[in-house]
Amino acid sequence: MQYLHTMVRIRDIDESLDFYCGKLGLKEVRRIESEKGRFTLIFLAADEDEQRAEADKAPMVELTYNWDPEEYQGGRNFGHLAYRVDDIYATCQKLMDAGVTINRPPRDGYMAFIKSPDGISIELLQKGDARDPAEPWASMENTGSW
Ligand SMILES: C[C@@H](O)C(=O)SC[C@H](NC(=O)CC[C@H](N)C(=O)O)C(=O)NCC(=O)O
Ligand code: NI
Repeated sequence: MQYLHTMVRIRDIDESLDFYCGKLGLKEVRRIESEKGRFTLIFLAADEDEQRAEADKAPMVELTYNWDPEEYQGGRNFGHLAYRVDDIYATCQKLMDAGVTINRPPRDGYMAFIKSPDGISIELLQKGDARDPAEPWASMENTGSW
């Protein structure tokens, strides 16, 4: 068995692509429009996974946009999407400069959390060992749960 993707439903394509691609740096690998089903599917891969994802050999996020507006409630059982980054501080700084709230700052030099425009939680983990504590991260308020 092979893990293929995680699907999340989105409210707005432009808003979501600005966040996932423009800010988080994911790459659009495939898009499926269904006139019959009245929905659009957009498959996104992390930049390091892009080539393998094109051959369905790397996990992706599948954004589902229903053309007819729906309210997406609940979903507390869904946790988060997780990505490994080369430099947690540089990544969070770039996201913060682009207007993304760092809900859980990388005070430990290792883990940070942000949220998508639809409130999907995204975990960012430092590749390898934790970075040394550094400002402003060490003293930033943590609006996340831990
Ligand atoms: C392409 C493959 O990866 C899919 O996931 S298609 C699955 C299919 N998706 C839809 O019908 C999208 C529109 C639908 N209104 C929805 O919001 O899901 C499907 O069976 N979806 C049901 C589900 O629970 O995922
Ligand atoms: Ni799917």
